Amino acid sequence: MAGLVADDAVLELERVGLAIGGARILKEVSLAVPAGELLGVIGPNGAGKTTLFNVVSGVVRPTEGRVVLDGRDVTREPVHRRAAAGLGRTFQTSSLFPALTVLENVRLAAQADLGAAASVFRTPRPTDAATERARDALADVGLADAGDRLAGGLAHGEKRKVEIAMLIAMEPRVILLDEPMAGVGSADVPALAEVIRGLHRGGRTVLMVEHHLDVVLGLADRIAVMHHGELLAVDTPEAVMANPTVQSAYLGEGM
Ligand SMILES: Nc1ncnc2c1ncn2[C@@H]1O[C@H](COP(=O)(O)OP(=O)(O)OP(=O)(O)O)[C@@H](O)[C@H]1O
Repeated sequence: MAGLVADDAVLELERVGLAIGGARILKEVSLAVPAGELLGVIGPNGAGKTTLFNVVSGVVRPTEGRVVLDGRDVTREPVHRRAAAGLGRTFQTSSLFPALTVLENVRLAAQADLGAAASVFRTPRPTDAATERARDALADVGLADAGDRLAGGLAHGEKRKVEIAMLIAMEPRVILLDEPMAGVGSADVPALAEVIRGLHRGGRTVLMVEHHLDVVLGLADRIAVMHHGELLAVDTPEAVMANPTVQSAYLGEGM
């Protein structure tokens, strides 16, 4: 298992636990993610994968342990502070503004990072820097020509790509992808997997919860296996799939 302290770790979890009522949702999860790694997070339904992402991104505060981002303890920091510190996340449901164009959506993300937060009353004036970042990010996900389309009219797989472009435009240190393939038609899965591979090739650190095992095993450097709130194993895809404890955890539960 990964050690508690790694010199090149951009994200570390140290004995993270979460108890809600009498239930222990996460139990002593320790993990160090080195810069540039793509870590797949798998496990049966209810294993605690989304909760783990919630703890990392600050949506939920753990009852035990520490979350360390770039060497800084962020355990008590709220979501927006962690985002500002370089933590980017997609959710299982779409977070796009459907009535805005693709470029406008991505530009808002760039502007947020560049310090011009949108308000309910006023959309900040687009700057050249934000527009350039948004165009670059759209090119990165293969949607350079889609900038003028309305986000609401996109196919599901395209929406996922735009969400990833929004993350890229915010230049995060660590990216959390929560089931990026959810709801995406099987014909669109390979193209989306390529976009995620591209994120990784660009040197970004990515954690990805994904039920499509073939996809995650094909993309990840290492796989973390969750089961009943515990981290069963963290290893290469081959070693994890050959691990008897992992195999028995999945038996009868489905993947
Ligand atoms: N706020 C909460 N209060 C009580 N129980 C919770 C809460 N949040 C999560 N749980 C429970 O914690 C467990 C882990 O849930 P979580 O959604 O993290 O699992 P998961 O591995 O992401 O599952 P799935 O693959 O189905 O999305 C589940 O049993 C869930 O019911």
